[in-house]
Amino acid sequence: MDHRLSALLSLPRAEIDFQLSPSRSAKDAAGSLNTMVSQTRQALTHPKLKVDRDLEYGPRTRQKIDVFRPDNPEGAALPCLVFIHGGFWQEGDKSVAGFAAESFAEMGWAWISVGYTLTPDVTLSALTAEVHEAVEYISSNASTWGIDPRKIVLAGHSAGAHLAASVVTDALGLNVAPLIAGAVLISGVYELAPIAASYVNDLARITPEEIAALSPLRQIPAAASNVHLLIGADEPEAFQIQTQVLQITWSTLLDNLTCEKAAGRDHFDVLEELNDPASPTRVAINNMV
Ligand SMILES: N[C@@H](CC(=O)c1ccccc1NC=O)C(=O)O
Repeated sequence: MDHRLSALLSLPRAEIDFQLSPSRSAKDAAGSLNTMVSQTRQALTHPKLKVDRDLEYGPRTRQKIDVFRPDNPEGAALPCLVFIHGGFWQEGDKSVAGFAAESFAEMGWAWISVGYTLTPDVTLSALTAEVHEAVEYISSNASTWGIDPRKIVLAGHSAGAHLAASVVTDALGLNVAPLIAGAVLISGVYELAPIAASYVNDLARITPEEIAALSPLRQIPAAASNVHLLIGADEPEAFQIQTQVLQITWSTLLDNLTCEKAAGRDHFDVLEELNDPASPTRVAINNMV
């Protein structure tokens, strides 16, 4: 483990718990999340968007996706951003996860938000399998929604970025990495040991075996992957370090790795970068398809 990450393990428990509670240092976490809920609700009922809601990709109640797409009469198949929400695998749902669907529709992209079962109702391994199944389901059904299966970009925030990174490394050996054109990893966690040593594990219950098998930093990303990292400059050090170490480690393994550190952004309002057509992150996403 990189020394910057192992240093997190020797922090006092209260300090690591504080840093891994980004709502406690963000400007207005509740406000940011409320805004995302309203943006999502607005997209779900937007007159200019076609929405297929609650499509089931697996047997559990939360295994559903929402597909948003712009009106595209006889147009070419659309590129699509697939978004995995955060919440340390134990909170949140896809009601926050359509926050940039309208903005992406304006540039001719479809958007899919992914629901998944939370811990401790399932293990982190089972949760990861759900997300990999969602990627397979989206890839094989893309053309029925007018989406080009070769132009699927997978994005995730925080714990969702961990899940998206697990697709890039094919953590479960399901060969899902080739199904995506690129991955956007936002404020994620890529080494699980410091997370398992915090309050997060009261519910996430990550085992030592899962730390080894499901930490993206302990695996190899598929060589041809396009990856973009995004982090807010105002996020806690425990998140900064995760992104820094992933950037350093994967830059030697991948040809197409880019990174945006957004000034003045915290763990939650950093997602507004996806709503800004001029942000380096939006430019990187466009370059992936
Ligand atoms: N319990 C955490 C919540 C949290 O970390 C979080 C909440 C919503 C979306 C992403 C989050 N972080 C990682 O997944 C906190 O206190 O900030």
